Amino acid sequence: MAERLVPVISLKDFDNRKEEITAQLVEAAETAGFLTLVDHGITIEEIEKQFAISKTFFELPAEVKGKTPHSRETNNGWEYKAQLRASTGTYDQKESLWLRRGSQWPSDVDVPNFEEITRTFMDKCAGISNQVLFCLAVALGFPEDYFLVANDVNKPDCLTQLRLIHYPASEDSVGTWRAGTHTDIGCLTLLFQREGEDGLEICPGRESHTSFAMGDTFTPLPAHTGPIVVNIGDMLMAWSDDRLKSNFHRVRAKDVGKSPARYSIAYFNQGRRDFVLQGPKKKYPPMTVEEYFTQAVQRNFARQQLAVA
Ligand SMILES: O=C(O)CCC(=O)C(=O)O
Ligand SMILES: [Fe+2]
Repeated sequence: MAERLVPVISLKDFDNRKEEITAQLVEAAETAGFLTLVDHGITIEEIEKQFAISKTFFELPAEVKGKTPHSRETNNGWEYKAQLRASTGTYDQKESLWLRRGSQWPSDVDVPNFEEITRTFMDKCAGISNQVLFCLAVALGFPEDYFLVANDVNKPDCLTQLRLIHYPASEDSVGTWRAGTHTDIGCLTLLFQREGEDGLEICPGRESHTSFAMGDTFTPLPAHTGPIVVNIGDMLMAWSDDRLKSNFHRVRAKDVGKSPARYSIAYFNQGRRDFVLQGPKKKYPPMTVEEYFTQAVQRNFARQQLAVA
């Protein structure tokens, strides 16, 4: 079922297969808004290495993890069960570490080689993101490098982040969510999962990036080490005049019985703060990425009020 909904797309021999890959990516982006990438160039060993370093970090005592505390202003740093969801009115049952290239990083004293390994991993994620973004720009009628410039991680105003996530083992989780239903508000997300740590569910069928109506058919997407789950975020939905779909998803634990811990890693391409965003058909007025985020957060905040009312 999930395999039919979320196509597996190979990036093998990218330079010679760009047109074929573009057609596959666009088909998936216009429907499920989710796809799975294989032959992307990051090895299982490299992915496991990044998960291992993530686990080492999360196993540290809270006071050590708290040396890089989450800041509301920058959205970087470590948070513990602090994310309140508009959709559920409850806090996600997880902890996470948000990192930006220029942000404060855990020290090598606390987690040996954390920074070196993680920066290498982020660079690989940027390379894969650029391949996907190249194809989507061409398909939308933008210049080939349009989204690459808009998401250039070498520019100081780039908002792209890596998020290491840990959902602790739990029991009888009815009434709580590991990650409540949401869409990603950035541009394009790469998600890494580990074999056997299921829980991700997706719900296609959204018509506009400003709507909050979610359908009721969620499809589980089994976790595998290796393939990368890629999804469109609200920013890219807006940037494509709602042609590419940013769809709802969530992470659940078992209502009854034990759920093992789950680790995931998300790489969020979030654009450059000062880049001006507008779709080719100009469905929405032009705005900078910063203005877009301000509006998106305000919309979510209004929903938050509704959710807890
Ligand atoms: O952990 C996951 O699989 C999903 C994470 C997610 O959707 C997010 O952080 O936006
Ligand atoms: Fe998400």
